[in-house]
Amino acid sequence: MSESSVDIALKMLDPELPVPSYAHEGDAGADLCAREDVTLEPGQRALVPTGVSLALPTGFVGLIHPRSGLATKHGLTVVNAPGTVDAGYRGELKVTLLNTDATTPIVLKRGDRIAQLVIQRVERARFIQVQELDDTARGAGGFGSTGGFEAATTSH
Ligand SMILES: O=c1ccn([C@H]2C[C@H](O)[C@@H](COP(=O)(O)OP(=O)(O)OP(=O)(O)O)O2)c(=O)[nH]1
Ligand SMILES: [Mg+2]
Repeated sequence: MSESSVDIALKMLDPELPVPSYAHEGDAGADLCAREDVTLEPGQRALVPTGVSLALPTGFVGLIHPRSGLATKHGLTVVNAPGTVDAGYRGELKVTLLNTDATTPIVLKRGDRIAQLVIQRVERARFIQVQELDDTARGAGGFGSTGGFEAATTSH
């Protein structure tokens, strides 16, 4: 199966770090590495530089997602997941990591793969202000209007 791809200019601020790349054909995320060592105490967050800057074409966005293995094994997540990289941004990509573990520090070394970058096409909206919106089956129902877990039900 052939994949569609787009050329995106990328600048490495630290030439010794690996260029983001996809581990397998079909992968959506290219791993980003830490440019510096960082230790996150339990509950601590830190803004971690990746050494990568991009020139995304207009109509694209970069989304910085957590890596599932690090999340599951160590409780490492991205606070603002997915981080939004605007097409016009030319600065260094940085990742706001959070150690959600209650007891164990997370020790990251320069070059460790800390997050993954997903490139997507995006639409820009023209927001048309109106007085009334059209009716739908959902209407204003949300925030659990269709039900939830049994365990989440409070019994009185
Ligand atoms: O995880 C992230 C999120 C954002 N950015 C960069 C790229 C993005 O284009 C810029 C601004 O991000 P965002 O709009 O989310 O932050 P803001 O707090 O709204 O800042 P600004 O006022 O500069 O838009 O910061 C990152 O490097 N990593
Ligand atoms: Mg913003």
